Parts: sequence; structure tokens; C-alpha cells
Amino acid sequence: GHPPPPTSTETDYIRTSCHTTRYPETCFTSLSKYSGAVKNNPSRLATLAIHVALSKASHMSNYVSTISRHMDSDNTTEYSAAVRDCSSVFGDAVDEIRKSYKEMKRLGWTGESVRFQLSNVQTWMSAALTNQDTCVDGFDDVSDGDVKAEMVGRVAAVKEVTSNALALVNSYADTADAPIQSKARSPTINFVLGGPGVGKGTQCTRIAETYGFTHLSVGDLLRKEISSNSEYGDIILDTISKGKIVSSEVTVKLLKMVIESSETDRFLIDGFPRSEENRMVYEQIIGIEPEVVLFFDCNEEEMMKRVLHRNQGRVDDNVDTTKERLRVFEAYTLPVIRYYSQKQKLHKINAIGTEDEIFERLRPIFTT
Ligand SMILES: Nc1ncnc2c1ncn2[C@@H]1O[C@H](COP(=O)(O)OP(=O)(O)O)[C@@H](O)[C@H]1O
Ligand SMILES: O=c1ccn([C@@H]2O[C@H](COP(=O)(O)OP(=O)(O)O)[C@@H](O)[C@H]2O)c(=O)[nH]1
Repeated sequence: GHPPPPTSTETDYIRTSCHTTRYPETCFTSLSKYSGAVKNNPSRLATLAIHVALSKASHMSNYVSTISRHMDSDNTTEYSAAVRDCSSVFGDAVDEIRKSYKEMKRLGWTGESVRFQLSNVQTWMSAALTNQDTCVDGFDDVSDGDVKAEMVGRVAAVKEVTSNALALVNSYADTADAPIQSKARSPTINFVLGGPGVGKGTQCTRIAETYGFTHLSVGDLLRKEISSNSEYGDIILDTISKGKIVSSEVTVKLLKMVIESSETDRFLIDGFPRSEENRMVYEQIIGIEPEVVLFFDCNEEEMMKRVLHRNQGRVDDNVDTTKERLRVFEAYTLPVIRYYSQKQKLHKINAIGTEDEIFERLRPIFTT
């Protein structure tokens, strides 16, 4: 669709960011018309710059290869040799820029650290620039004239946008290291675990109100994704209906976005991590050690009873799905609970009793 019309603060952001590139004017003119979509976000700006470089480089690559194809095969002039070589290295440059663009689109989604993904992009964009230089160098031995000037001039224009894109990736990489922790604020995070229906949400609401936390129920975030028709909605609904665990890439990405965009910095994360794999991906992408991990403990019959009485119209609150959720809890979540127990972060709470009684058991944890 059409990008939203730019506002002056958004174009200011692009102008300032372009100061760090080697060709600031080209940078600004090629990117400012998209400033509304960039929304002052360095990652989006770098991705956009790569997109612009990709389109210019593809165009150039087609141009050189067309000229190359229209030359007689017995044409052995230095010009034709240079054009053939250029056509080949430009094809490589386009591949490298395309790979970079795809990687930028998957930042934070692959299970690898963003840092690692960005270093790949830096490598590929540098290689693309080198290939473009190689093309120009090939014309060194060609005698000066209009055709040579035309070719070298066109490549130079592509090099400018490629170099700018690399510079914007570099500046983003400088700030993207551990994106959350490098911010001036360093949020406090507590995890709240326990089987289905044990009362995590109920107690989290009270803890959040009394002790000033932002309550993030990952189950609620996922249900919101379903009802907002996000691209992952169908797969999330299918996974939740079966009582299985949604892919870590999805949950961690959601959590990261919510934490990053929140004005507050004390979080109770309810119902996550549900597996050691969840925990690993969390550590790679968000990486903030939880201060406290609460474990609400209760027998399965009681959990089943509470789930079946919940009455919130949830697709997973039925006997069969809840049996599977209990099985998943035991097989995948208990190992996480053991992990935090070994790290001496775990507080096990007896979840049998009235809501008030249970809340009283929690007070000492938050008042010391
Ligand atoms: N201490 C308790 N005793 C009995 N029922 C409870 C208690 N705490 C919560 N419930 C009820 O059990 C159901 C599940 O609680 P909820 O907080 O949604 O659990 P979870 O977030 O762990 O899935 C809800 O209907 C809730 O009202
Ligand atoms: O980090 C999470 C949190 C929730 N879920 C899914 O959401 C469902 C409901 O989770 P929630 O914590 O809302 O409810 P509970 O199981 O505690 O009743 C789970 O069974 C999973 O299918 C998930 O996959 N990953």
C-alpha cells in the first residue's frame, strides 16, 4: 500500500541518520519519501535503505547483462571483457543484497541473536560493495569515452546507495547490542509459572496492583494475536486448541515488542517460559535474567476443576485439551522450574486455599 505521508519530525529523523553515511544527500533523497513507514526506527530505516540498494542494484545488473548478451561472442575488446565481468560480479552483488534484505526482515525471529544476524548483514553488504568496486575496476584498461563513462557513472550511483545502506546497518548494529538492556533503563522481570488453571492470572493481578508491576500474560498476548487476525493467528489458534506450546519465535517476539514499547519497567511475565527451549530463545533474544520465579503448586484434580469452572469461553478449557496441557506442563515446564530452583530463584507457593490466603503467602517475597 501507500506509505503514510511523512511528518517533519520523521523526515528530520532520516536527515539526522543520513549524516552518518558517506553520501548524505543521496541518502536523504532516496529514503525521505518513506519516512512515514520508518517511524524513527533504526532497524526499519536500515531495512528500507537495503531495499533501495537492492532495487537499484537489480536494475543495474539487468542493464549490464542485457548489454553483455547483445555483444557478439567473438567480441574480444577490453570493453566487452569488462562488461562480461561486471555482469557476473553484479549478479553476485544483487544476491548478497537480497540475502541481507531477507535477514533484516527476520531479525529476532530465527533463534539466533540479533547481533549475529546483523553481523551477517554487514558481511554481505560489504561483499556487495566489493563486487561493485570490482566491476568499476574492470573498466580501468578500457579507453575513456562515452560508453565507459556511462557505465562507470551508473555503477557509482548504485555504490552510493549500497554504501549508505551499509552505514545505516552499522549504526543500527552499534545500538542494537542487547537491544533492551542497552537502554538507559534495565527492566525487572519476574516469571510466574504453574499448571493450567492453578491461579497464576488471579494472583498476578493482585501482585501487579499491590506492588506496581505490569502483568504480561503470554497466553493473553497470544489470544490477542488470534483475535486481531495477525499473520500468526491461525497457527496460534491451532496450537492453543491442542494444548501445545506455541513456537518460541512467536512468543519471544511478542514479549520483546511489548517490553520495549512499554513505559514501565517492572514486569510479571505469566505463563512463560513453558519449556527449556522457550527459556533458551528468551535468553538469546531478550536476555534479562528474572529476579524471582514464582511456582504455584497444586494437584491436577484441582487444576482440572478450576479450568472447567473458568467460564471464559476459552477453546482450550475442556477436559481433553486440559489433560494435554497438564501433560505438557509436566514434560516441558517442570524442567524450567527445576532449572530456576537450582539457580535459587524459585519460590514455590502452595496454591490450595482461598485467593486471599494465597496472596498472603506471596507478600513476604515482594516486601523484602
Ligand atoms: N485460590 C483459588 N481457589 C479456587 N479457585 C481459584 C483460585 N484462584 C483462582 N481460581 C479460579 O480458577 C480459575 C483459573 O484461574 P486463573 O487465574 O485464570 O489461572 P491460570 O492463570 O493459572 O490459568 C479461575 O476461574 C479462577 O477464578
Ligand atoms: O508462553 C506461552 C504461553 C501460553 N501458550 C499457549 O497458551 C495456552 C494458554 O496459556 P495460559 O497461560 O493463558 O493459560 P493456562 O494454561 O495457565 O490456563 C497454553 O496452553 C499454550 O497453548 C504458549 O504456547 N506459550
